[in-house]
Amino acid sequence: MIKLSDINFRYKKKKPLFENLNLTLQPGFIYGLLGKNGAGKSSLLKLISGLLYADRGNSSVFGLDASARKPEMLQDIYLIPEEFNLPPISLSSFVKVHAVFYPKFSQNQFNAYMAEFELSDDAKLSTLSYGQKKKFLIAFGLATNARVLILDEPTNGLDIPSKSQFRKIMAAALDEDKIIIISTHQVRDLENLIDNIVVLEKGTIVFNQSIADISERLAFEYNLVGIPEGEILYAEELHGRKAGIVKNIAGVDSRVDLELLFNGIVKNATTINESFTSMKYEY
Ligand SMILES: Nc1ncnc2c1ncn2[C@@H]1O[C@H](COP(=O)(O)OP(=O)(O)OP(=O)(O)O)[C@@H](O)[C@H]1O
Repeated sequence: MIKLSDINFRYKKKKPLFENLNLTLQPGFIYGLLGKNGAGKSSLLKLISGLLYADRGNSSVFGLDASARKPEMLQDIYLIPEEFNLPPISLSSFVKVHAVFYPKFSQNQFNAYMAEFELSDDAKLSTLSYGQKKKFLIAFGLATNARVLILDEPTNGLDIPSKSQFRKIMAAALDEDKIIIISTHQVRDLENLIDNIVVLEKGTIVFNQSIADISERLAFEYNLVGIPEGEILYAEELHGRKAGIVKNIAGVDSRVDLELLFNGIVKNATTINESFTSMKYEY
């Protein structure tokens, strides 16, 4: 479990980013972390992985204090950042140097992921495209078998076939011990992949629900004509029609449209959250 308790954090000479932030993430789930530019997603991921220290509060990963960055914790967490610099060495040398820090690293799994992404490990990292580097890091990160895998904008730079490979690989990699956190603006890339959505807005968690509960409580409509005003929680223009989020009163689970949901939360999280008020959640 990852537990952020009463986190307070500010960058030097800036106003506070997180004030008394609480968040619990459970193993066995893939979390989608969404938020507008500057909402605090990368900073939150760094606090979880011990790359930033909270001014107050505590971040623990499977019971270990993240800020202590002890080997027991570091070997169980792998963060693929949005931006990275890789050394000008071959892929196989990178693996040789870095795999030793991850006792559960599996060369066989790494080879399988590399084959899936059509990468060869005799290439030099410096000769790979950005998308290929990203795929290499995803293959390496998964093969570490770290219990916590954090991916910041993983599908940036991935071509269309690679995005579906990514979804397939991530879904297969999840097991009941793992927590996978994916932060992205490419919400469509997360469809049919994530189990939970956490939305950050200016350093505050404004939404935190499972896809199962969302699909039970909300419905996503692409033509709101005829739907009573009182049932509409959010509306926007889409291809000349009004699309939006409505209360799910049919009692049938709906298909969650992440883009509409995100837009609705950004515009009016309070109204969307009211649909969940009868449920109890620990943020
Ligand atoms: N190293 C830093 N020093 C000072 N301020 C920073 C630093 N890194 C981020 N910030 C500020 O913290 C806030 C949150 O930034 P963060 O990168 O966590 O947001 P984000 O949600 O990941 O954004 P994006 O979607 O644009 O990547 C922003 O206002 C940003 O300017």
